[in-house]
Amino acid sequence: MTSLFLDNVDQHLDVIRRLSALDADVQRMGILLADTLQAGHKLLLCGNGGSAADAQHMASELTGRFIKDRRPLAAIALSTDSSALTCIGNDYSFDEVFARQVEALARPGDCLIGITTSGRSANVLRAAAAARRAGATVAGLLGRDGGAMRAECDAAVVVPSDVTARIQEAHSLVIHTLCGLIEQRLGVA
Ligand SMILES: O=C(CO)[C@@H](O)[C@H](O)[C@H](O)[C@H](O)COP(=O)(O)O
Ligand SMILES: [Zn+2]
Repeated sequence: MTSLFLDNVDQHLDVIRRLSALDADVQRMGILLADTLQAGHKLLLCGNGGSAADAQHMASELTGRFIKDRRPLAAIALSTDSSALTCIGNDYSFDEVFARQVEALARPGDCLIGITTSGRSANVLRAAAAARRAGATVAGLLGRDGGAMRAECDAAVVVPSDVTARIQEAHSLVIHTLCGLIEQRLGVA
């Protein structure tokens, strides 16, 4: 009898092993994020569904704690304010829910982290464009071929898989690594 769980474990391990090839991309993104925070700027994160959860997870590692006690670091997930999401979604469009928050909050030197497994979510793409207009940089945690988001990013990690769940699992590992790199580079780990 086949086991869905064992199949998923195999798929997961295969994707995770292939992440080794992305070491330089992860390092580059870690440096971008750490230098953004070191310079007194902030991180804005966004994504849909499971990636919304990833965005708030990463923000909490930074404002709260990851490994060591240290000063809180400036990071905010744009997917957590249900009033903003419903107001902007209702009065403008769902494609604008992150872009309008970016327009309101992003300042030159900040960094938008867009998390999208397809690289094609319109609201994340619009947030990236809004970040550029604000003078912020753009980092992307992506999957598949990176989609249209890849070209919008100063730093991108594109997980080599076509399965949304496996890409999200890999994003969790990358997110924890980025938090570790940030703490290392800021001299707090
Ligand atoms: O968590 C899952 C599937 O594992 C879903 O909630 C998934 O995140 C949603 O379908 C998202 O809308 C997918 O968006 P994206 O990753 O393509 O930007
Ligand atoms: Zn999921």
